Parts: sequence; C-alpha cells; structure tokens
Amino acid sequence: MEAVVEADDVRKTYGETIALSGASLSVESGEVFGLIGPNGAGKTTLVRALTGTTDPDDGTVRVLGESPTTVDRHRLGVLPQAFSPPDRLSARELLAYYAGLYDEARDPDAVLADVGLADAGDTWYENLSGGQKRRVCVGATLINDPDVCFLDEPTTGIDPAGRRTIWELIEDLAAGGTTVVLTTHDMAEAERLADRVGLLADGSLVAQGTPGALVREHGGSSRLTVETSADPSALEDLAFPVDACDGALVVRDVDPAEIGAVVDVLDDRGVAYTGLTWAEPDLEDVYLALADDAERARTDRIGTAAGLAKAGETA
Ligand SMILES: Nc1ncnc2c1ncn2[C@@H]1O[C@H](COP(=O)(O)OP(=O)(O)OP(=O)(O)O)[C@@H](O)[C@H]1O
Repeated sequence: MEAVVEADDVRKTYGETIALSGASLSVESGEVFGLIGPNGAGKTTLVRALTGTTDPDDGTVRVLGESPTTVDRHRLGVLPQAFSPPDRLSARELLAYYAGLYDEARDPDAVLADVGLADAGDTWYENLSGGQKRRVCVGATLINDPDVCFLDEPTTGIDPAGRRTIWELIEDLAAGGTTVVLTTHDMAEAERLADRVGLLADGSLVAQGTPGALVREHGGSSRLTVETSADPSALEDLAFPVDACDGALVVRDVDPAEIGAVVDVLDDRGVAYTGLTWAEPDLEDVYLALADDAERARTDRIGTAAGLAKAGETA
C-alpha cells in the first residue's frame, strides 16, 4: 500500500517548550488514522506540520508524496481545532463561499445534509449552536471532496446524535477511499473509526497499531467492579488481584464464567454491594496505561536533569 501521509522524526519547539520530540507515522491510502494523547502532547502541532501550517525544526513530512507546502491543496481537507469563519454568513452561504475557492466542489446543500444541518442552511453562523458550528466547519472541510482529510477534534462540542452523524460521514469517506487523519480525546470515537491509532505522549508516538492490537498489548486485564464501601482486605485471599478505586473494589482477571464464584465469596463474607459491572479492557485502558508511563518517564527525566544541574552547581 502507498503511504499518503508520512512524518519522519519530526521535531518542533516553541521557545522552551518541546511540542514534538521526534514524531513518526505513516498512513496508507484509504486508512483512517486516529491520533490520541493527553492535552499538550503535540497532536495539533503534528497535524499543523503535516498540513504545512507550521514548519518543523527537523524531520520530514510528506503528503501525497510531496511537501505539504507544494502539494495540490485541492486534494486536501483540513479542519483545524480552532476555525472561525465569518459570523454573518448563513451556513449555506459559508459552504458556497468555501466551494467557490475550488475549481470543482460539492453542492453546499448536499454537504449540509451530510453533516445533519439540512434545516439550518439559512441560519447565520453566529446564531448556530456550538455543535452546529462545528458541523458546518466539518462541512467546509469536505466541500472540495478531498482525497486526504485532516480533522483536528472533529466532534468536540457536538451532541451524541450529531457525533454519530459525523462518525457515519467519516465512515462513508473511508469507504469511498479517502485517507483520514483525525485527532480525538474520545476513545469510543477512535476505537470505532480508526483502522490504526497512534498514541502521542510528550511529543512522540509511543504506540501505534489497530485498536484491537493495542488493547491486547497494553489494555491489561478484565475488571469486575463491585460497588461497595468494604475494604480490599474483605477479599484479600481471593484468587484474583483486588484494588480499591473510587468507592468500589476492582477485581481483575475474572472470566465471565468466574463471576458467580466471586459473588458467592461476597455473599459468604457478608460484603454488602450496590452494583456489579464486568468490563473487558478497551482503548481507554490503553490510553491511561501508556499516558501514565509517559508521564512517569517525563517526570524521571526532569528529576534527573534537575539532579545533574544541582550536582554541576555544587561541583
Ligand atoms: N504556537 C505556539 N506557541 C507556543 N507554544 C505552543 C504553540 N502551539 C503549541 N504550543 C505548545 O506545544 C505543546 C503541544 O501543543 P499541541 O497543541 O500540539 O498539543 P495537543 O496534543 O494538540 O493538545 P490538546 O489535546 O490540548 O489540543 C503544548 O505545550 C503547547 O502549549
């Protein structure tokens, strides 16, 4: 398969801040790639480097085999995280305006229908709700029927039904062969849409893979959550690891067939509980585990650097 979006060892600093510390990824034609990671991890900076709106200090970026600054912009769709179109145009006028920037563009009304705003075409942008505004912005990104789409947090602020509309739209784009790079804080969104997910932490991609592979590798074990005020010692000699967490006991590694045995132990020991939930690990567990590891590594690095500086001062 042909790589359509590539970043190789991309570095970017803003003053003292290291936004990207060697980020590399490769997205194939027709793939949906989801970038996840904590606030400040560098997702937007990477998207900006890939779309030519910021110059990396080092490393290379290629889109459709070219530099983002020379690639045919008609083939790209870019939804920035912050997008402020003119306020006093209606949703339809706005899309018509963006359509006018291209030699060939889609019908604004068809795009409005795609983003679930068929009834809001005459409303001024400033009078749309936050979620409706975001949907218009998604529409503006798709007006030129791009081959490659960069969507920086496309569904932020959109209600659950609207989010599903956008998800279906992205699935249709992917089914039609469009390559999509999206950033998100919504793990359900990443798990549903992305063929592959990359976790960016502290400026570099610390893990990449299909959601399933990431969950198998980093997601940990299943969890049986027992809503109870009891202390973990109530279950201390159980055959499974038990942790206390937010007013509950979390019993790990329990197969569905073993839940009954745990319930019997709870009843035998008179442990009162108000609810039981069993869950397999998911992408959120991967995110929490890897982001935690990256944060620990960062803190260690800062501690080591501070120690070395202090040693230098006293030497
Ligand atoms: N134009 C800029 N000037 C100075 N610092 C910047 C600039 N853009 C980004 N940064 C810094 O670079 C780091 C990475 O920011 P970036 O916006 O790429 O993160 P992000 O992963 O997209 O975060 P979020 O999830 O909050 O959107 C942050 O520390 C941020 O403060």
